[in-house]
Amino acid sequence: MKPTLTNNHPILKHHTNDEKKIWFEKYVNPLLISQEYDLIIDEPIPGLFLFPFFNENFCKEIIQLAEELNQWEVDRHDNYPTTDILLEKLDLKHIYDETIQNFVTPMLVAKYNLQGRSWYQMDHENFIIKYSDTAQKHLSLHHDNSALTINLCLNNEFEGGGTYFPKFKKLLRLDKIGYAMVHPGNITHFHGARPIESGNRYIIVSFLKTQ
Ligand SMILES: O=C(O)CCC(=O)C(=O)O
Ligand SMILES: [Fe+2]
Repeated sequence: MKPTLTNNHPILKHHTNDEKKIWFEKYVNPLLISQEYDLIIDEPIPGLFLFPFFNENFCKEIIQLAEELNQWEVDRHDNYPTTDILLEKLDLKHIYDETIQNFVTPMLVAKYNLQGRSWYQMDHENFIIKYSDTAQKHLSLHHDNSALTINLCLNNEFEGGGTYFPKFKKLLRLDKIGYAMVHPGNITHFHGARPIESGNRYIIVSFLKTQ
């Protein structure tokens, strides 16, 4: 689905194979592309991996794009709905899926010792979430409808916020733009989003689902 956007965003140039290659080199962390995971990954709580995923340009451009479209939805999920836009609406689903498949899935297979082919054929539900002190400020504690969840930090111009994992008594307040954390979705890593106190907080969440 093509959005009706006024600007010619460079982030939307990803349709031919040559454009895709340039897009990956332009926005994705080169050490993720070269599979040098063990140099860049931290594990701040057991089973949760933190890694630099995209650069700041990607994060800035996708926030601009989402705000330009400005079609935030508030009721996509029956339980624990977020204020969000699906990446298909921004014409970014395909390239984001490929980025995860090419560069993140191999890391997940290695770090979690995942077995079998199904991990390479996951569906991804990718959406950009906005929290603000004038609209949705928090997300109550929950499990995700996913095997694994990736949560990418897009900005840091806000106070409060962060993802809280009560079992580990840990607030992960990602404020490094372009860093992502990945955690198991629906059994071990119960979590919620602490309220925003000021500003807007933008993240991209991907629910990775095995078929
Ligand atoms: O805002 C966050 O850090 C968490 C978001 C989340 O848990 C979700 O979208 O399922
Ligand atoms: Fe969640």
